[in-house]
Amino acid sequence: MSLDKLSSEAIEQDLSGLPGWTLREDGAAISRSFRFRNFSQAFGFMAECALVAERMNHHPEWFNVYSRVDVTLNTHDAGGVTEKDVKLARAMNRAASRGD
Ligand SMILES: C[C@H](O)[C@H](O)[C@H]1CNC2=NC(N)=NC(=O)C2=N1
Repeated sequence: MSLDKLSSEAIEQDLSGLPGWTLREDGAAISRSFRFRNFSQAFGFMAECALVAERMNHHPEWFNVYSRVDVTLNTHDAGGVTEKDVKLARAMNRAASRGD
């Protein structure tokens, strides 16, 4: 997978298929805030995503308080958003919808 930074146009294109995700105003990351029914659901989501991230060797920056998980994704090695961020965001949306 290419580790090249995506153009903002390419990111916007990818975001159109990623409900809830937005491009940070500096254009260097994508983020989404997830809401769950309770802490157990939120933590279960994080546990599932942690295993995906480890398999991808691509890790989120995230914050959790109770039923909320705020996620920011970018590729440190590229200094911006790459296909790896889009792939992990897609996996996170799938994990979050599994709990619905
Ligand atoms: C050494 C290790 O493979 C690298 O630091 C990996 C780990 N996880 C990573 N996660 C993210 N989000 N960006 C990276 O560039 C990255 N690089």
